[in-house]
Amino acid sequence: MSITIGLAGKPNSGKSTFFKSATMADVDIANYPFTTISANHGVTYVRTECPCMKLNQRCGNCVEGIRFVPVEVIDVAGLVPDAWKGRGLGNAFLDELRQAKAIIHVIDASGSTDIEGNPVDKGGHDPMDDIEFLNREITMWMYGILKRNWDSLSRKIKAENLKLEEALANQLGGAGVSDHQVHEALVTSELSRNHVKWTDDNLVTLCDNIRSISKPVIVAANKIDVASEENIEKLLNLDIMVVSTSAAAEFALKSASKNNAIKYLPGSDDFTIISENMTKEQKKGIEDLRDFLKSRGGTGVQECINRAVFDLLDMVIVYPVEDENKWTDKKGRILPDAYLMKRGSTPHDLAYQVHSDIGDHFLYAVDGRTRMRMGEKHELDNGDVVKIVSSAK
Ligand SMILES: Nc1nc2c(ncn2[C@@H]2O[C@H](COP(=O)(O)OP(=O)(O)OP(=O)(O)O)[C@@H](O)[C@H]2O)c(=O)[nH]1
Repeated sequence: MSITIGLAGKPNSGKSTFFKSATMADVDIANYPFTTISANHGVTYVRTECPCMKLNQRCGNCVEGIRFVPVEVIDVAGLVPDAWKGRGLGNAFLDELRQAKAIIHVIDASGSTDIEGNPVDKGGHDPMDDIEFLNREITMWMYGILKRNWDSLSRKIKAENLKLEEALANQLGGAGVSDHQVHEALVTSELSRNHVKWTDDNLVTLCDNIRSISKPVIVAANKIDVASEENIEKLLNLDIMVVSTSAAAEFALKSASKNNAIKYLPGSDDFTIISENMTKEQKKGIEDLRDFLKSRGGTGVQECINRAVFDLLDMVIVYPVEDENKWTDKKGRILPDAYLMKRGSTPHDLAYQVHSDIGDHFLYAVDGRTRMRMGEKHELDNGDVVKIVSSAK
């Protein structure tokens, strides 16, 4: 699977409900045999329009023209204040974030739980306080890793004339940070490259920038079904990426869909009832959900996953094919594969994603829509259908 998204949140924010609803197996939307890999690792999907809508037949890999492309998601348990100092699950929590390319931070927008997740009177806690707290935990975790061996690392960089970016990224290896990200953070921090002179505050600032570059966060302002409009508005107006969600509503809809009571596609603002023998109560519950969906335009869970991938990580979905006219592979399957690629990737990068041999022997690519050759520097766009020509055997 190409990317991993971490789900973080204080206890009682609804993180597990979000995880369960996002990774609930739905045989109708994808051919993946399992969606829950282990208790806290699962597969969820990005929703997009399938390019087969431009053909006069459906590809068989989408649901009525809506394509679901898998991404991995990890439910990272144990976010508590001072996790970075080893409180609660401590580093186990943070180590799991290592693989995450982006984080969905689930917060309780209703303000009915305090910073540790203990229930308080509804609205008694300001959810804005939760947002900063995750950032600080991650920053301080990175700082802890650097600070632990700072004196010897600092001496070594000087004595062996090591490249600063490389040495810091290596030290932060456990946090899943690249040289390039450290470089960007050094530039943003405006620190002198004379690291021997850095103060602790300088190190914290650097780690804060490394965090925001390497672990971008989208906030899921959860429990909007019970949150005050004032809270929701305040959160949505923040200068960061926020999506309002009801993980509980998504879970209820997915459950009803799994039980064949309704047909619901994640990310939709409506569903169809297919079961004929629902009780009066069930019908009422289902209609309440419909009203909720209509008023909010959806539960927000799918939107949150989509925005994490498309906006936060700036990715596009592209479709390699063997036949640029029919958009099929060797076996005649239409648009069999969908790849998530970073925006700015070229056809040659896609060739490497498909197979290293194809990448090594890449000759050129053809645009499946225009049937024209794509230039070497062509930036792949969302929805591109690409025929790769290579001399690989
Ligand atoms: N009203 C409402 N309740 C929700 C929503 N999402 C979750 N809940 C409820 O909030 C409580 C906590 O949800 P969990 O998913 O267990 O929360 P968590 O953050 O995983 O908590 P821990 O497992 O303790 O880490 C449960 O009672 C859920 O049913 C929501 O969107 N709306």
